[in-house]
Amino acid sequence: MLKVESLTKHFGQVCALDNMSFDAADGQITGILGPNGAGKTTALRVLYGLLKSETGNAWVDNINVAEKALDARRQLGVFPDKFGLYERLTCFEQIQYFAGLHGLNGAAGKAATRHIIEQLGLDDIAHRRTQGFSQGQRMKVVLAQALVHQPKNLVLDEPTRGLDVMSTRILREQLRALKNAGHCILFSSHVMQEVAALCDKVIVVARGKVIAEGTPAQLCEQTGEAQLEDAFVALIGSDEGIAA
Ligand SMILES: Nc1ncnc2c1ncn2[C@@H]1O[C@H](COP(=O)(O)OP(=O)(O)OP(=O)(O)O)[C@@H](O)[C@H]1O
Repeated sequence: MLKVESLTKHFGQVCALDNMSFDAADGQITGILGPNGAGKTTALRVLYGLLKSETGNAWVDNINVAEKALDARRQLGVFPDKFGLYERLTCFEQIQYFAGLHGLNGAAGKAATRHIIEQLGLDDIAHRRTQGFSQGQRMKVVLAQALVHQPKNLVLDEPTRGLDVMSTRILREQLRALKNAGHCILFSSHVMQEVAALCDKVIVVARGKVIAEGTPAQLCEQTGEAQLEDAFVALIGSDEGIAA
C-alpha cells in the first residue's frame, strides 16, 4: 500500500505540489495521469524518499518515509524516470549489485538475482555485458533491479517512455502478473491509452493537485463522457501536455 497525504512542494516560485493526496492499494495497478509539469515526478520522488516535501507525509505499507526511510525502501521497488546501466557489468552482475544495495550480499544476493532473472525470463542474456542491449532488454534489467529484493510495492515513473511497441507489451504483461500476485503498482504517465489499458484506478493530476480519481468507468460517468479521452479533457480543461 502506498499513500501520500497533503504534500506541498515549491521550487522557487513554482508550486509543484499543492496539497496533493492519493493512495494506491495492493493487488491493483494505479495510474497517475497528468500533463507535463503536473507534479507527478515530484510526488513519486517524495514517496521514494529522494525529496522532502514542505508539508504532508508519505507512507509505504504504513511506514512513514520521512521517519524510517530505510524500512520504507525495503518494501519498495523503484523504476526511475532516468536510468542508466553499468555497461561493463553483465546483466547478472548489475542485478546482483542492486541486491547488495538492499542488504542481500553473498549467497543471498546470488539467490535473489537468480530468482528474478528466472521470473522475468532473462536467462539467455544473464551473462552478457549490458553494453549494446536493446531497449526491451535494458528495460527488463531495470525492472529486475527494482524487484530483486521482492518488494511488495512498485513505483514506475513514465516506464514506457522511449520504449518500442514490443517492449511496452512485455512491460504491461509483467505489471499485470505482479498485480495478480498481490503487489501494489503505482505508475505515472501522460499517455491516456496506457492508463486506460492498464489501470484499475486512475488519479488525474494537474497543477500539483488531484483533480479526480476513480476507475476509468467512474471518470466517464463523473464527466458525462462516453470516452475516457474526452473525460480527461473535461477534467483537466485541455489536452495540452497529454498524449493520446
Ligand atoms: N528540481 C527542480 N527545480 C526546479 N523546478 C522543478 C524541479 N523539479 C520539478 N520542478 C518543477 O515542478 C513542476 C512539477 O514538475 P514534475 O517533474 O513533478 O512534473 P511531471 O508531472 O512529472 O511532468 P512531466 O510529465 O513533464 O515529467 C514543474 O513546473 C517543474 O518544472
